[in-house]
Amino acid sequence: MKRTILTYLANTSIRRKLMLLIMLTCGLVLMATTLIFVVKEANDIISTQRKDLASLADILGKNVASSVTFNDPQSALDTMLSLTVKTDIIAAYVLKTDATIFSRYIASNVKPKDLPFEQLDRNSSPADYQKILDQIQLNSNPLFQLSERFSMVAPIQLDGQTIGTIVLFADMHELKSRLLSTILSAILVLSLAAGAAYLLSVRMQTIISLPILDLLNTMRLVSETKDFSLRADKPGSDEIGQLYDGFNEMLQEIEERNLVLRQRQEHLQELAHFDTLTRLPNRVLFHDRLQQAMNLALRSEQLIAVIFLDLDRFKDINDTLGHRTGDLLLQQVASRMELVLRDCDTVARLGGDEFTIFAQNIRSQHYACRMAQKLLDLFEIPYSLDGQQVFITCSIGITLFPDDGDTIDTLLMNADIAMYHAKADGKNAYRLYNKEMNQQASERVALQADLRKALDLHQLHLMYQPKFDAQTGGMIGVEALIRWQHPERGLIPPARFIPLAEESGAIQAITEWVLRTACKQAKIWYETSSFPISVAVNLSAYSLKRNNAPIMVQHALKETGLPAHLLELELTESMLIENDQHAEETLNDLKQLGITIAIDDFGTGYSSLSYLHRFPIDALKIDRSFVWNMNRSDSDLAIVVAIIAMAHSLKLKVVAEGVETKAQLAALQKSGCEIIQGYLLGRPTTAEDITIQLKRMAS
Ligand SMILES: Nc1nc2c(ncn2[C@@H]2O[C@H](COP(=O)(O)O[C@H]3[C@@H](O)[C@H](n4cnc5c(=O)[nH]c(N)nc54)O[C@@H]3COP(=O)(O)O)[C@@H](O)[C@H]2O)c(=O)[nH]1
Repeated sequence: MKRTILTYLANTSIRRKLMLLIMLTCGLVLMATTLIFVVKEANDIISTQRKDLASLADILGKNVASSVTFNDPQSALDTMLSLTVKTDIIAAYVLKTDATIFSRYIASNVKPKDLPFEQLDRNSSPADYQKILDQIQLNSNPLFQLSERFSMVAPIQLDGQTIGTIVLFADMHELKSRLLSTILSAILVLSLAAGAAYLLSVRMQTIISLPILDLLNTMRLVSETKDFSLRADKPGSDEIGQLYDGFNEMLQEIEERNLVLRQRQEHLQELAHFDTLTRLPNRVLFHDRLQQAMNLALRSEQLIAVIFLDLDRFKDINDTLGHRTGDLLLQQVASRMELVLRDCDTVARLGGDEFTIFAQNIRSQHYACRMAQKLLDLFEIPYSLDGQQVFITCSIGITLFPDDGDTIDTLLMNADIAMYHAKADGKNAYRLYNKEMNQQASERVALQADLRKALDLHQLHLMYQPKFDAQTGGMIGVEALIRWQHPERGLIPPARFIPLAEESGAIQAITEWVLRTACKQAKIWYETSSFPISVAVNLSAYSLKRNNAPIMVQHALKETGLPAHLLELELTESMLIENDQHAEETLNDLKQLGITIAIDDFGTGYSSLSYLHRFPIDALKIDRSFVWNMNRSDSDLAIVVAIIAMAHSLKLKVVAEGVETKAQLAALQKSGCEIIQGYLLGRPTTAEDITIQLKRMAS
């Protein structure tokens, strides 16, 4: 029961609770007040009746005293007959001192048998009368006054002597009806007061419940709308007001936390979709946007151009000018690209120096090419990086959706392949993707995979092409030339696989192997032949850039024991120009080891010859294109003569490569060229064959 009440109270509304509280309090107070009032009123009525009866008994006692003295019952009755006017008196008895009846008065409307003395008969003794009198006296105690009759017993005295007793019986009906009307009035007042209390409680409870309900409504609104900027209007500064303050402070805190969370989410969103360096969309966002554009283009039958842009020689900038400058360059490239692209185009940075662009609603291939040209033009103006003017170019590949592919991966791969072709064709160019490129690309990927295993599988070997003294005709050295004997594809020339090795990084291991093998072979010739010949090894641009060429050479010399002056390194002009400062340091380090350095393919690359006296160079190898044409073109002859003269003035030796005819040999000899290399005097051959030639020279 108690639990049910407690559960009801816990679950009932605060309005009802407050009303119950007020009603209960008011009800208890009213009931207690009414009860006190009724009890007091009843007591007043009874005590008034008692007093009245006591004084009536006293008067009657005095009036009948003489009648008792003179033993005149009739006179006593006459006196008592005056009671007929008092309707509430139903009987009066004058008793003698032994309690027997001296005289009696019984109202006409009363049955005598209902009165206690009348139940005695003639044979009753005075003791019986005394017993009834005692009983009446006992019942006249106020506690028993609410019975049918009310009685009063008083002594009859004369000169201080008790000569008898007077007993009065009064009817209680009138008294009871007075009491009843008092109780009814009290109940009426109680009901009215309860009604008033109810009405009052309905209004009073709102003082507490309304602000709480308002707060509850605001809470619900906040919870439904998730609008934490809402505030509850504080009704006052009592405890409920403080509750409002607490609630509003909590909302304020949630709002501030939400703001921080939103900012963090936006930041994360930004990180997830934008490149932090350039602020361009990243791969994820690019994919997303391109997919949407592809869906739209399919419905509207439009073309999309997907462009892959890669900076040429960006790694050199990073290596020589530092990563900070590289980052600056990427930022500036990104800004320039955004300037030339339309709002509906997207440019993204995939990472490193690779950018992708897609342009929607392309009318034709021609339009995509114009766009690529615009991008190439962006690189004509030098970039100003930390006060330095830097020239850089880029290579671009273009592919079209849906003509060339229908998935993002295919399109990006195609654009990458086309870009690779632009690079392979000399860089600073754009190429449109075609299906043949794909085949070449897959072949390239397959070759690269095979190349990684070629060394371990002993598929690589060296050939040696002899170099001859132009005047004596004696062999003075050899150039080590790598060959790849592919198990399925046959002999693969270095011109085909060296660029792949450079691209994949495999060139590092290959160069180490070539150096070691060539030095080892040269050491054998050095020890076995009476003619000391040098060995020339081609150094790739990659090895020069990696700055580990001096260490590699030092290891090879140490490992094989070849005297350093018998090792020559051949480098191309472009390798030196592109790396300038860095190349100068590396060449100086190499030179310190005691080796010689030759510039390969001289005359094809750069017009500036200033680098010649800055670098520690020993020889120039005139490019075979000049040698081939020197007997047919005066200008080529003039170039060859000029190169030889310049080299001599710089105290450099001159090697002529690609000498195929006697006429070329004669012209070179006449021009003062010291060393001859070419098919005329010796093709690339095996080490054994060189050994035989050396032996032949000795005999
Ligand atoms: N980084 C490395 N590069 C290397 C290595 N081995 C070779 N190479 C480079 O590959 C390019 C092609 O070389 P290859 O196919 O070996 O051709 C060489 C000669 O066979 C060819 N040659 C020599 N004489 C003649 C001639 O009279 N006619 C003619 N048509 N060709 C001739 O020239 C190539 C050597 O040229 P060069 O190096 O400029 O002296 C080539 O660029 C090699 O450098 C290697 O191990 N590492």
